[in-house]
Amino acid sequence: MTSTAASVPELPLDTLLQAGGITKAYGGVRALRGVDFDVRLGEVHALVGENGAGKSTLIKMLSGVERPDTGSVTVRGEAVAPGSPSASLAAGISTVYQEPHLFAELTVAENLFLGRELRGRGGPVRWAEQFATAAELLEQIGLDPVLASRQVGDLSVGEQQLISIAKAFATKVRVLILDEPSAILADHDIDTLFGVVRRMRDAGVGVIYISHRLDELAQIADRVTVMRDGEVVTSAPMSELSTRAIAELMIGGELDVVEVGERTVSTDIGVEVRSLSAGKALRCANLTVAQGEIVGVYGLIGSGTGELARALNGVLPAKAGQILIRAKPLTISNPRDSARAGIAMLPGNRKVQGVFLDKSLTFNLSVSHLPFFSRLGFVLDQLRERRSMLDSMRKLRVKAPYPETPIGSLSGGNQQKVVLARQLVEKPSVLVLEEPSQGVDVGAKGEIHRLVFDLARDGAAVLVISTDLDEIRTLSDRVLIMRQGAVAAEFQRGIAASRILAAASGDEPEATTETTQKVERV
Ligand SMILES: Nc1ncnc2c1ncn2[C@@H]1O[C@H](COP(=O)(O)OP(=O)(O)OP(=O)(O)O)[C@@H](O)[C@H]1O
Repeated sequence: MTSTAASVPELPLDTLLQAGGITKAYGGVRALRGVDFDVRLGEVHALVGENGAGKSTLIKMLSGVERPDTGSVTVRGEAVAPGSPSASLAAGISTVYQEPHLFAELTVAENLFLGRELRGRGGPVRWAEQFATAAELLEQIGLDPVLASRQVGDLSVGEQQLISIAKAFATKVRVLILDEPSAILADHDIDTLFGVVRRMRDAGVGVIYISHRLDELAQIADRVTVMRDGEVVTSAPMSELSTRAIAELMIGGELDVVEVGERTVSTDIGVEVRSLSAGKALRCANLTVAQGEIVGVYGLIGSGTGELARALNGVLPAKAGQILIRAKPLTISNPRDSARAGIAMLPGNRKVQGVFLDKSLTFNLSVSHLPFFSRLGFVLDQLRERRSMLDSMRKLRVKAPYPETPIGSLSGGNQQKVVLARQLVEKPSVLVLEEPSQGVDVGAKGEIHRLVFDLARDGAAVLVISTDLDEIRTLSDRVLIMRQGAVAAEFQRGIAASRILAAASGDEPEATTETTQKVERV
C-alpha cells in the first residue's frame, strides 16, 4: 500500500473508504461502468439494486477478490493495491458472506483468535485468558458471552454469521461488508443482527449493507446507494428516500402492485402431512393444503420448518408419520419419489444445489423435464425449450444476454430465478417453495408472487415456507406457525405481523387455540 498524499486533502474528514471510477467488464458484459462510492466513519451504508445491477462485483473490487479494469480504492486516503485480498484486509476491509467461513469443530473463542492465539512469549496458548477476552468481545457487540465456549458446528447458520461479524471486529475492521446478512435469518433473529450492526457503527466502523429486504433499510441504514446496470443512480441519506422510491430507482420505473384477485379454494386436499417427524427438529407436524390454496409456514430457526421442507423433498427420511398427495399415502425416500408424486420443490439453500454452473440457462431449465420438451418421447424440441426459457426470462426479469449463456456467469439472484422457473415449467399440482424470493430483487419478487397466485388459481396446492413475514402475509390464505417441531398456531389472511411473530416465539397466549380444526374456508 502506498500513500497518496495528493488525494488526502480532497476527502471529507469522516471519509473512511473511497472508490473512484471503478469499471469492470466480463467479456461483453459491462458489470461496472465508472462507479464512485464512499463509506464514512460510523455509518451503515446500504447498497441496493436489482439482480445483476453490479453490487457483488463492486464488493469483489473493494475486497480485492478481483481486479477492476480501471479506478482506485483508498482507505483513510491511502491507496489499496487492486486485486489483492490481503491488501484489502490489511487496510481494514472485511467481508462477511452468507455462508460462514468458520471451523465447525473449533469453539467460538478458538475461531475468533485463529492464527493469532493469545500466548505468553511463544509459549502455550493462554486458554483462560483467550476465553475471557472472547466473551468480553462478544458482549461488547451485544452477543451472549456464553457463546465463547460453544462449538461453532452446534450453532445455527444465523449465529455463525454473527460470529463471523465478531471475528471481523476482533481483527480491527474499519470497513465491514455484509452481503445480504438478513436473507438467511427469521425476523426475530434480525433484531439481534441489527443490535450487532449498531454496536459496530457506534464503535466507528463503516458498514456496507447489501440487502433485497428494502423494508428493513429504514431501521438500519444511514445512507443508501442505488445501483442500476452497473452504475450508481442515487446516493442519499436514508431519511430522504421512501422504500417505494428506492424500489422505483432500482428498476428505473414504477413498481407494479401485485393484485391477489379472485380464486376458489377447493374442498379437495392436495397435500396432507400427518404426525410427521424427521431429523432432530421436526417432531409431529400436521397440516393440509387444499387444491387452489396457498398455505404459508413461518417459524423461527430450529422450529422444524427446514426439516418439513426437506422431508417433503425426500432428502430427509421421515422417522414417523405420513405424507398424502390427493389422499394417497406415499413413501418419499428421495427427491425422485417426491417429483414422481407430483411435488414440485424449490429447496432453500439453493446456492449449493440444483445448478449446473457451466451449462446454459436453457439446459438448467429443461434438465428435469426432458420428456416434456421431447417430440415423440425422444427428440429434444430445442425450439420449444428455447421459447420456454425466453418466456421465463421475460416473466421473471432474468438478466442475461441469451438463453445459451452459461448460468455460472449470471448474478446470484438471476441464477435463483432460473431454478424457480424450472419448477414451474410443467404446472405442478403440488408446489412446495422454500424461501421463494430469497436473494431476488423487489421487482422479481412481485413477479414470483404473481406466478404463485396464477398456479393456485389453476388448482395447485401451494405450501410456502418463508422467514420473510411480508412474503408470508402477501401470499398466504392461511398462515401456520411452527414451534418445537409442530404446527402451534394457525391464522387466516390479514393477520398482523406482530401476532405471527408472537406466536412463533411462544409469546401469544391464545396462539394454540386457533387450530387446524377450527378453520373455515370461504
Ligand atoms: N464471472 C462473470 N462472468 C460473466 N458475467 C459476470 C460475471 N460475474 C458477474 N457478471 C455479470 O455482471 C453483472 C453484475 O453482476 P453482480 O453479480 O455484480 O450483480 P448483483 O447486483 O450482485 O446481483 P444479485 O442481487 O443477483 O446478487 C451481471 O450482468 C452478471 O451476469
